[in-house]
Amino acid sequence: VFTAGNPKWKKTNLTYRIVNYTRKMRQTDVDEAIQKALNVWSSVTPLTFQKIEDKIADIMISFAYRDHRDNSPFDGPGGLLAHAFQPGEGLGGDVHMDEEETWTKDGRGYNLFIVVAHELGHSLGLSHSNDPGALMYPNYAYTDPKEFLLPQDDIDGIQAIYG
Ligand SMILES: O=C1CC=C(NS(=O)(=O)c2ccc(-c3ccccc3)cc2)CC1=O
Ligand SMILES: [Ca+2]
Ligand SMILES: [Zn+2]
Ligand SMILES: [Zn+2]
Repeated sequence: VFTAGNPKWKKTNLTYRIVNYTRKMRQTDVDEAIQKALNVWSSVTPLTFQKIEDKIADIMISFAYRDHRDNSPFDGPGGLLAHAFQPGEGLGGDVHMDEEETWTKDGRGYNLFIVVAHELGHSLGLSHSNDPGALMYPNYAYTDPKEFLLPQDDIDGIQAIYG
């Protein structure tokens, strides 16, 4: 879904679009979770994110079902949760969530804010961290969004790219 190499966005004013919504959450809760996840990264870099409602945004965020034509089909409940593409044209930067997961704004199922924040790390050019406390660690771990603070490992990682 995303390969090595150190791609980065050549501009700091990025656009994003929430292409569709999951039936599992209220739309305002989805908007809020995504806005909060974007703020995690914009608060420690010169990056800005402008929400657009139609046409093509740099970061297209969508909920997808099974085979959704990017050679990385989802697999139903459990297993794969989401994936993101490294910075670039077209699919580059895009974030896909598996529609069949239990997406929530709390600790049940998978917390949308945390997963989107992790995937956006990939959309911005970060790969996985081996620091178990990092947001970019490969395994999902729930943190109350109200208490979430971006770990230093992730701050170092993103500032190494967008300083
Ligand atoms: O590129 C990929 C594609 C699929 C992956 N596996 S996953 O979909 O089960 C997944 C696992 C954990 C996370 C995650 C890690 C830390 C915080 C939040 C989510 C996100 C996706 C992990 C991944 O990074
Ligand atoms: Ca799945
Ligand atoms: Zn996909
Ligand atoms: Zn990941």
